[in-house]
Amino acid sequence: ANMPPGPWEVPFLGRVPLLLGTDAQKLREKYGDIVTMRTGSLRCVLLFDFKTCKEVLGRAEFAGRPDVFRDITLDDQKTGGIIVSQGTQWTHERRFVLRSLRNLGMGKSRLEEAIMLEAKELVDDIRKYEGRPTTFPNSFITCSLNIVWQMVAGRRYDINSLEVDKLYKANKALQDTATPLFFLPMFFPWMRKLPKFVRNLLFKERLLDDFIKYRQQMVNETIEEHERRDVDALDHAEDLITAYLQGMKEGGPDNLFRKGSLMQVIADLFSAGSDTVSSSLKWVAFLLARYPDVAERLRQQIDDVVPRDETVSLLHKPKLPLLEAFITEMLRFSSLLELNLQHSALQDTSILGYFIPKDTSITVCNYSIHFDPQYWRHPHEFLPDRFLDPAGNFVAPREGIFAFGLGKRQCVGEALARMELFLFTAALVQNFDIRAPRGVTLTDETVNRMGVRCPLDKQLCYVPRG
Ligand code: HEM
Repeated sequence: ANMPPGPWEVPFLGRVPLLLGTDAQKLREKYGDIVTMRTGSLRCVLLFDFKTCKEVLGRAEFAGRPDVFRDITLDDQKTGGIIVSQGTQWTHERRFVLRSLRNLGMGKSRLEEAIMLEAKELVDDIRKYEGRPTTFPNSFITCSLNIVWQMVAGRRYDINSLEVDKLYKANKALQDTATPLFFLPMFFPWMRKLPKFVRNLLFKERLLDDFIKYRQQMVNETIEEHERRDVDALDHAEDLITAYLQGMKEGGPDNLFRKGSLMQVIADLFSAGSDTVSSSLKWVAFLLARYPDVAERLRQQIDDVVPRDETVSLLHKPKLPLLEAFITEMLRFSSLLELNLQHSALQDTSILGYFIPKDTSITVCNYSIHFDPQYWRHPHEFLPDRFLDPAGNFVAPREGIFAFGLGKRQCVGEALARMELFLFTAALVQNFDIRAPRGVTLTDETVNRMGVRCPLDKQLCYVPRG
């Protein structure tokens, strides 16, 4: 009673889970700024209005995550990690990760040097294509992964690493094949009891198994390699895993540093830190090719400020307002996580006067916020200039942006991601003229890859600048 309005449901089954922001937006148009819908036994409330979303995600009672997330955790106790956990273990891991990222240089010059090194590797790798049409290069993934991996595990991968390639292929196979059917066992747990061949056929479970296996292998090897070292003799600040292992040794009987939780923290940072930035780089390359006039203005501004034989650094930021505006507009226009990660109500509560029972899943529709005409003029046009004042200075948006989430579970890697996006984008603009292949017209078509909204894999030419 008194739950928000919503569409009709098939008794017992509910509705097919939502994957696309555009589908959620259609519900908003019909039922308003707060909508309820159910899949299996999971009741979900969708939120669309920026101000309500900001207020709700700032409340502690909405800092939970639905149980369905814990299906694929690497933690034997199923309570660990940072993205999928909640309660005491989540508070512990979130504080630990934030502290570690800060200690390891998030927002500081040491990290900037590491990103600039990866940017150079990225440029050298892309040069190899000599301007021939190519799909988004794998080095987008490796360079993003290498930044977070140096902080987490103290090592980087070769830009053409076979290990990363193996994981990338398993991830891609999963993403290319996943349909809404794939998610059904999360909502109908009894489906897990179907015979294995039926699950493989219907839900492509084998691909998920492969992906989990590679991920687990990589996490295990990394932890074992750290355990072989004498962690007591190492500096706390060496990397995040070292600091965690020291925490495991130091604590008493109630110690929340646990190996199972560490495994899931590593897996969470691995995917949260690499998939997001590398998918954003796909958007950067695509938008530079799709809007050559914007690309040309960016190049001009960079060339005016930074000599061609010098690499762009964060010190140049105040003099490159168009680059900041381009990245901010990319974050809005791409709406990478078109539906934000689901939260869960930790107790019976209310939103806008509607009753919200405990365990209701709460989904903010980032896509609707980013294309909301209340906040954005011509929302479906890509206009970096909307973030420039008449004197050409960058003006950060105060409202209408939810790219990194807000509130209690706001992205912990935002500062790191922003540094990476600035330096990687600058390197791409400075070194390449990115264009559509001859005779090809680029469109704004997108594809949703396991919750991540990407431009359709398109061939682009990365023509080296003379
Ligand atoms: C363009 C890049 C990125 C985008 C767009 C992005 C976006 C997001 C969003 C929307 C959330 C969900 C917030 C919520 O639940 O309300 C999130 C959570 C998270 N992000 Fe990011 N992120 C990015 C990069 C990164 C990086 C580089 C890291 C690595 C340090 C990272 C680590 C995390 C973690 C650990 C969480 C879970 C926080 C929690 O549940 O308490 N992200 N991110």
